[in-house]
Amino acid sequence: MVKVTVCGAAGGIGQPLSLLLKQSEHITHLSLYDIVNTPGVAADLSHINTKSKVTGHKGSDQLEEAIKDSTVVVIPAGVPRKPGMTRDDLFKINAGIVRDLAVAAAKFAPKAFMCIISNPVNSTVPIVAEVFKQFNVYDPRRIFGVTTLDIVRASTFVSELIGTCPSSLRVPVVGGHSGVTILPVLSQVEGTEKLSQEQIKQVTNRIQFGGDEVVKAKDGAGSATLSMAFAGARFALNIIEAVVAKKTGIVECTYVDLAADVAGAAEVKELIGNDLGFFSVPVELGPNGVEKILPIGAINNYEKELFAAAASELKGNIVKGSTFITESPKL
Ligand SMILES: NC(=O)c1ccc[n+]([C@@H]2O[C@H](COP(=O)([O-])OP(=O)(O)OC[C@H]3O[C@@H](n4cnc5c(N)ncnc54)[C@H](O)[C@@H]3O)[C@@H](O)[C@H]2O)c1
Ligand SMILES: O=C(O)C[C@H](O)C(=O)O
Repeated sequence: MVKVTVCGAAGGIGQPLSLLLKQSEHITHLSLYDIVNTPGVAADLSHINTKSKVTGHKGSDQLEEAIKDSTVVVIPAGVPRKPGMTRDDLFKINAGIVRDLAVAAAKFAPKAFMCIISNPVNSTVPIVAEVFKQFNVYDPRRIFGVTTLDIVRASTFVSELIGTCPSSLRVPVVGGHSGVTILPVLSQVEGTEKLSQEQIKQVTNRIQFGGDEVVKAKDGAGSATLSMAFAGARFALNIIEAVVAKKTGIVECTYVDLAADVAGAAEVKELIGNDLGFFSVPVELGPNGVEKILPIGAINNYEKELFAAAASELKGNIVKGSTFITESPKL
């Protein structure tokens, strides 16, 4: 059985993400959880003639059956930004939502691969990690912050400038998932040597603040949903390819706990320092999730400045997420 549960399945991301997951022939059960509207979304998707059974679960009374024994749990639940807000402004509402979903996963699907989309990702992933630690089921190789949209955007924006095919251009984007914590490593991308330093700065800024571009354009109606569904499905399906289909050599940049006792973590810590517990890094996926953390590789002086500018915000975000659990009464 390959059960994938989407938490927040009736939302702007949740619905198109579930549609994309419904197309996978590896998934046998697509479980849709939300506090509203999942019966309708599930009925609709269930008419699509692909392999997976679709079930809808609404409200916290149905969370256990929704999440129980999931192979993969994808979490795009919570509120999105409006113009003028930072992702951190969402913490007040989303931290508690993500905590409660993590508690259910820790109890009823402790081996699930957890893909966290809800913002602020820099803090929500440490929340999930601390919840799993409290339930003694923590495996840092199985908990991922989904930063794939940053990579998708970087491929698009850089391709526009250097005239390459966006779907095959790979741009490493490391760090976190908010503004200056998003660190594109453009010096490693062939073709960017044609760009002036001014162009590099502009496209770096566009990648870092791509989310704001969408929030502004949607003018109060939310943030990126369709591009996020595309990115989230790519990430979740890559996990499934690695775990279920045992495909090797799949690499994605994703926000993980560098405490993961896997090859490569120490090398990354040498570059970024020891006090950043979580960082998005290129990860080779395998049957247990994080198989290997790949080196970030050489970065130039401009990128070193970006890394330095990211550190304090990212560290603050991580501590805020972790202490939300560790400094509250035991779950
Ligand atoms: N990681 C990324 O790159 C990225 C990209 C875009 C958006 N996001 C984030 O994803 C989240 C969702 O965005 P959206 O546009 O889909 O929002 P949305 O409001 O359209 O949908 C969110 C859904 O979550 C549901 N929900 C609320 N509380 C819940 C709970 N306790 N349990 C289960 N479901 C619950 C809502 O009912 C709603 O259906 C936001 O936090 C947004 O900032 C992250
Ligand atoms: O910008 C947002 O708030 C949503 C998301 O994190 C994004 O990058 O589009």
